[in-house]
Amino acid sequence: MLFYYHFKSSQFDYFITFEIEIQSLILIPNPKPHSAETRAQTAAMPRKWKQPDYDDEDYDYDEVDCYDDDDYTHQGKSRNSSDFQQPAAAAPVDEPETEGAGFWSCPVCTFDNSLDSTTCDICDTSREESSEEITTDVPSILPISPLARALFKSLPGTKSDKQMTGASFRSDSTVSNQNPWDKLRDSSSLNSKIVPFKFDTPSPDEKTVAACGLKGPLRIGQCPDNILTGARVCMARAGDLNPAASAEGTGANLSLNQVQPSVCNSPVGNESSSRASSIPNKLADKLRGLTIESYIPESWMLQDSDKDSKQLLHLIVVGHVDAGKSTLMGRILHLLGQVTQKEMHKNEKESKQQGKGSFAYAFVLDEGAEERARGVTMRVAVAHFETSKLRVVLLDAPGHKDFVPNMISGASQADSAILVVDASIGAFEAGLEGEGQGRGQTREHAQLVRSLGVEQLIVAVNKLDAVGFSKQRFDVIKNTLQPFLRQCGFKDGYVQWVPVSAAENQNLTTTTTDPALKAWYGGPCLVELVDSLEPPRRLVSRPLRLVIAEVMSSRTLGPSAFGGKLESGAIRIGTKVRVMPSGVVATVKCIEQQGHHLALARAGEGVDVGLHGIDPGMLAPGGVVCHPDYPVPVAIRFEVRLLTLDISTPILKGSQVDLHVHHARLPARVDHLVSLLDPKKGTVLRQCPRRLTANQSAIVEIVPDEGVCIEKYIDFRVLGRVALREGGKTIAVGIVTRVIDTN
Ligand SMILES: Nc1nc2c(ncn2[C@@H]2O[C@H](COP(=O)(O)OP(=O)(O)OP(=O)(O)O)[C@@H](O)[C@H]2O)c(=O)[nH]1
Repeated sequence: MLFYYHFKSSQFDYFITFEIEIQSLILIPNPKPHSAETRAQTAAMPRKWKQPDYDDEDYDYDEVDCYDDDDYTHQGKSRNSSDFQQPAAAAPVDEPETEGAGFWSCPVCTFDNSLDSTTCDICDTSREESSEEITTDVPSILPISPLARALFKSLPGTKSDKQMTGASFRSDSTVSNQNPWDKLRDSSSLNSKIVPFKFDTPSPDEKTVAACGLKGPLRIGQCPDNILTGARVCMARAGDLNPAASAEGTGANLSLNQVQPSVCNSPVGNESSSRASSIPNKLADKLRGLTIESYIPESWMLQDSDKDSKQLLHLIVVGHVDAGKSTLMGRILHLLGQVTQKEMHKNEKESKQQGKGSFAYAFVLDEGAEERARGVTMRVAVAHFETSKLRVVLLDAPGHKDFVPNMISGASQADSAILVVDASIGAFEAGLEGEGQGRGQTREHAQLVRSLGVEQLIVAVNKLDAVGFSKQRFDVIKNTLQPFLRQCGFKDGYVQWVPVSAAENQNLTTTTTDPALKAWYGGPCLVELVDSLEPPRRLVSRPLRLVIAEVMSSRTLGPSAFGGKLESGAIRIGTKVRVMPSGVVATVKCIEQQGHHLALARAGEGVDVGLHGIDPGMLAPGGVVCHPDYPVPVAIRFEVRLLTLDISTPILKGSQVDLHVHHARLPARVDHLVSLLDPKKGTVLRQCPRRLTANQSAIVEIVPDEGVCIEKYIDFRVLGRVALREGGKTIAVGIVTRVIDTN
C-alpha cells in the first residue's frame, strides 16, 4: 500500500512516498456479521489437515496435493472451490486525494474515503458508525466474546489477573484433572457464557480414556464414585511369555521372524545409553550395565504354586454394538450367582422405568447413568466369576465405535476373548462390513484383540432365537467369519464356536434345552468353553512391570494411588519401585484387591497400590511402575513393524495419528516410512515408500508427542504392541522392533 506525505519548508515542497507491504490483513466484520451459529460451526471444525514437510526432498508434492484435494472433495468441497480460496487481496484502491474533494476517515482501518462513499472502501464500515468515538466504541461495534474476555485480561470487564492467568490454571490442575475450559465455565461471572471450541473439549471416549476406560466391578455399590470403583478391580494380565514364544509371531501376520533390519538411515541413538538417560544421572552409570538377564528375583517373588488352585484368566468380551455382550455376560453372572435377586430386581425395575426392559441383564454390567440412559456400554466393565478350573476376570468392552479406545485399553490386558456376533438378519452383516455409525466393529475388534496378543477366541453366535435357532444361519456366519479370523492371525485350533441366546438362556451355563437348537448342536455350553481356555504363564521371575491403568486416591490407599496390573515381577509392602516416565522412586505403602488388603502381589494380578514418597502428579495412566534398577525405556522415537488395515486414506511421512500402547494414548507422528515389506515373507519390497495403503506391511518410525513407556516386542510383548488410530478408526496395528531414542 502506498502512502503520501506532503509538507512544506520555507524553500521546498516535500512529497514523501511510503510503500508498505501488508503481511496480514485483519478484516473487521461488517455490521451484518455471520450468525452466531455459523461462527460456532467454524470454530468447531476439526483440525484435520497436517502441513506436509516441504523440506523433504523425497516428498512428492503432486501426491500430497492430490491427497489433499481428495480429502477436501470427500467433504463435499474442492480445494479450488471458493470454500478454500485464500481471502482475496484487497482490491486496488484509488490513491486518496490529498487536496480537493473532502474525505472521511474510517475509524476502523483509518482509510480516507471520499465523501461520496457511505461505507469504507476497505473494510465496509458504514459512515454513520464512523461518527462514533473510535477508541471507546470498538466493543459496541464488535461485541467482545466471553471467550476473548476470558483469554485477554486487559479487555474491559474481564476477571481479575489472578483469576485469569495461566498460572492459576496450572496450579489448579495439579490438584484436579478438571479441564481448563470447565474451570472457565465455573468461574462465576462467566458462567454459562463461555462455550469452548468443540475440538478442545474431550469427546466422551477421551473423558473415559482419561479415567482409563475401566469401570467398577460387579457389586461395588459400596463406593458410589465411578472413578474409584474402577480402581477397586483393576485387573491384571501377564499374558506374555518368553521371547522365544513371542518370536513365533502373533498379531495380524506380525511374525517377528519376518522382521527385517531397517535399511534407511535414521537418527539412531545408542539404545542402552539413551535408556539410562531417562532416569536421574546419578543412577545412569549404575543402570547402564544392567540387562534383564542380570536380574535375579528374590525368593518371595516366586510363585507359591500350592496357594493358587485356580488360575487367573482375563477374558474380554468384544463385538459389534448391540450384539448382546452385556446381556450375555449379565445373564451368565446372574446364573452363576454373582448377582443377587435383589440387584436383579432393581435392574429390571430401572430398565423398565427407562423404557428399556430388554436391557435388564445388560444393566448388571452397564452401571453408569449415561450408559443406562443410552443403552450403550461406554467403558470396560469388570466383573468376576469362577469356573471349575479358573478365576475369571471378565472385561465387558463397549461395542460402539466411539469407544474403541476404551476397548483397546481393556484388550491390552486380556488373555483370551469372546467375540459376540449378532445372528439376526442384517445385524451380523453390519458388524462385519456395515455402514454408518457403528460400522464393522466385529471386524475392528477381532483385528485389535489379535494384534494386542489374544490368541484364544470363543465366537459366541448370539440372538439365535431371532432366527429360529437356524443351523443354516449359524453355518453362514461361521463360514463368512472364519476366513476373516484366519486373516487376522487366529489359528483355527484356537477358535471355538458356540451358538447361544442370551435372551432365552440357551447354551450359557448349561447345554441347550431348546429342541430346535438341540437338534443340531450337542457341544459344550459357553461357560464350559471358557473353562477350557489356557491362562498364559506369568512372568514372576522378570523385573517388575506394573502398568498403571488409572490413578486414584482413597482413605486406605492414600493420595498417591493407582490401579493396574502386574505384567511381571512382584511387589509387597515396603518394596521400592521406580515410577516411569518420571523416574521417581517411591515405596509401596498398601496393596488392595477388590477392596481387600494384600501383603504381596505377583505377575498376573490386578491390584490397587498406594505409594508414599511420590507426588500424585507423577502418576498417570500409561505409566509403568518398575524395579528401581530395571526401568522401562521412555521412548521418544521408536521403530514399528506395522500392518495397515482397511484404510482409504494412505499413511504418509508426517501423518498424525493417535498412538495406543497398553494404557497410554497420545498423539504421535509417523516420522519416517522406512521400508515396505512383503506381508507373507517379511522381505523388503521397497525402501522409503512414499505412502502406505490398505493391508500393507511396513517398517516405520514413530515420534510420539511425549515420551512413552514402551519396550521392544521381543523383550516384553505387552509393552511392545501398538495400535494407530486416526479419525476414529484404527488404521494400523504393529509391534515395536526398536527403541531408537529415549527421553
Ligand atoms: N432377541 C435377542 N435379543 C438379545 C439377545 N441378547 C441381547 N439382546 C438384546 O440386544 C440389545 C442390546 O444388548 P446389549 O447387551 O446392550 O448389547 P451390547 O453388545 O452389550 O451393546 P454395547 O455394549 O453397547 O455394544 C438389548 O435389547 C438386548 O435385550 C438375544 O439373545 N436375543
